[in-house]
This record gives sequence, C-alpha cells and structure tokens, in this order.
Amino acid sequence: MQSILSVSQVSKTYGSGHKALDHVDLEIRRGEIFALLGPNGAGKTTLISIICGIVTPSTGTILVDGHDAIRHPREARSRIGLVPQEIAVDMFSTVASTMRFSRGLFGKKPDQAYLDQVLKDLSLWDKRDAKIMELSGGMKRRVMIAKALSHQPEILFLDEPTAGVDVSLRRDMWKMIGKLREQGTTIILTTHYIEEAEEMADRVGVINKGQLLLVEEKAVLMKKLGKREMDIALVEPMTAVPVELNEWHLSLEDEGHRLRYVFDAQAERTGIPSLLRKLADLGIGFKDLDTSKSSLEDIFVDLVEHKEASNEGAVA
Ligand SMILES: Nc1ncnc2c1ncn2[C@@H]1O[C@H](COP(=O)(O)OP(=O)(O)OP(=O)(O)O)[C@@H](O)[C@H]1O
Repeated sequence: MQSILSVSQVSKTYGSGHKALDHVDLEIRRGEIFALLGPNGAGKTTLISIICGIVTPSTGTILVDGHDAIRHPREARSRIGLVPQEIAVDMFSTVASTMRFSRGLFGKKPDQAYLDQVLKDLSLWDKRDAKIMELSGGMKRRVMIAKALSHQPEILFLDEPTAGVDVSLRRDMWKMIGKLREQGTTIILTTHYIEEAEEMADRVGVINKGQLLLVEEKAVLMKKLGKREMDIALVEPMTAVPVELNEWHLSLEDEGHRLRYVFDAQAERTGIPSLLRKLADLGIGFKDLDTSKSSLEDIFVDLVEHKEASNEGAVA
C-alpha cells in the first residue's frame, strides 16, 4: 500500500543541545490508525511538530501525500489536521466562526453542511454560537478537534487525545475516529496510555529517547512479545512461596491466596505441567487456574526496559 506520510532520517537537536529525535524513519499507510507510543519526553510531540511544519528538523525529509513538508509546507500542511495537547484558539470567537476561519486559512471553499456535521458528531451543535471562553474544558477540547477537521484533512494527528478527558468525550472521540477511518482518513495518535493503542490502532510504533524502537502490526506485536499469566487460586493461603518453587519465579498475590506465574506464551516449554506436578508433590491444593494474556502495557514496559538495559550494557 502507498504511504501517505513518509518520514526519512529525521533528527532534531534543540538549541539547548538536547537530541529529541535520532534518525527516525516511518512510513504511514493511507487509511490506517497508527499509535505512536512512548513515555514522557520520548520525542512524540517533536515528531508531530516537525511533520506539521511547526519545528524545523536538523536533518531528514518528510513527504505528506507526496509533498515535501520542508520545501512546500503549505501543500503538506493543508492535508493535515492537528489536535495539539494544549488548547489554542481565539477565546473570543464562537465555535462556528473558529471552524469557518480555520477552513479558510487552508484555502478550502466554504462548506457549511460539512462543518455542521462535524459539530453534530462532536456534540457541539448546541454550542455552535457560544464564545469559546464560555465553554468548559472538555467542550474546548471538542472545539480543538472540530477545528482540526474543518478543512477535511487526509491525516489527523491527535497528540495525547485523552489526557485529562472525561468518559463522554473519550467515547465521542472513539466514535468519531471510527467514522473518520471509514471515510478513509489516516489517523496518527500519540499516547502514553497503552489502552488507547490497544483499543484502536492497526499498527503501533514505540519511541523512547528519540529513537523509534519498533513499528509493528498491533496484533503481531502482541503475539510476538506477549506473555501470559497464570493465576493459581490456593485452597490454603500461604505466607511465602516455598523454595522448591523458586525456578518458576512465582509471586504471591491477594494476601497469600493466589500464586501468579508469568510465562512466555511463544516458548516451546511453558513450564506449566512441571509446575502443576510440583504443586501436587508438595501437597499444595488449588481451587482454580486462570490464564490471561498480558497487555500491550507489559510489552511496552518490557521493551523499553530491555532496550535501556542493553544500552547500559553497551556503555559499561
Ligand atoms: N523547544 C525545546 N527546546 C529544548 N528542548 C525541548 C524543546 N521541546 C522539547 N524539548 C525536549 O525534547 C524532548 C522530547 O520532547 P517531546 O515533547 O517531543 O516529548 P513527548 O514524547 O511528546 O513527551 P510528552 O508526552 O511529555 O509531551 C524532551 O526531553 C523535551 O524536554
């Protein structure tokens, strides 16, 4: 599939000397939902800002639907809608006029029917004539999304979309993202909330300390790196894990009522049969066994920690 966004060898060193991005390569497919996952300070906002022409990269090139974002920023930018982390609008304008103005800035012909639909989708219809300063924080965030969609962008960037957002806005946002995807809009969201990536994304990129550690189909990533957990509900609670069980590295949970075993779902030997035999040998009875997949969160933490450990190893 043809890329709608192509990021090639993009690095950014800020004036302070801080290297926020380090040779990032990324291809975004038309129509996908891509989650860029990384802890605070990983470089997510810097990358978005570069793609949107707000920050100049130190090196590298960016093509937005074939348009060079550095040499032809207007062409590139008009294809992008950006919902930034911070609320940035003219507080004295009304919701509807903000949207019309924003659409005009990108050189699009007026289309009130389209703007009205966006207002309705975001539950802003009743507020269309309100001044933005009169709205609640959640409503202001809705306005930011409406504004970003005003010029019918092909790519929508959502920078930390649900940070500090209430349940109803989150729900509306997911609905809206689903609808946009059906219409063929490409969506890129940055987040450090793993559930967000897990719920919505087709592919996930993990960034840490300015480096893109991996880009993978979400399903493949979860399968490849996924661990499973087995919870063993004990008949009799215990105060400590018996030394005979050391090799399984069990943890004691729920005030001694449960043993938890974490194993690699992909491994040839899970260690479960031998663990169960050992429990029987030791006369440890259990009422129930329950296995569950670990979440993308566990995978993410594993990955970042593993990378950090190997980097430290390289320095040492
Ligand atoms: N204008 C700037 N000048 C100097 N350093 C900056 C500037 N903007 C960002 N940084 C630094 O670059 C690094 C990456 O920041 P960035 O905002 O891109 O991270 P992020 O992944 O978006 O994090 P967050 O989720 O906290 O927004 C951070 O260490 C940050 O302090």
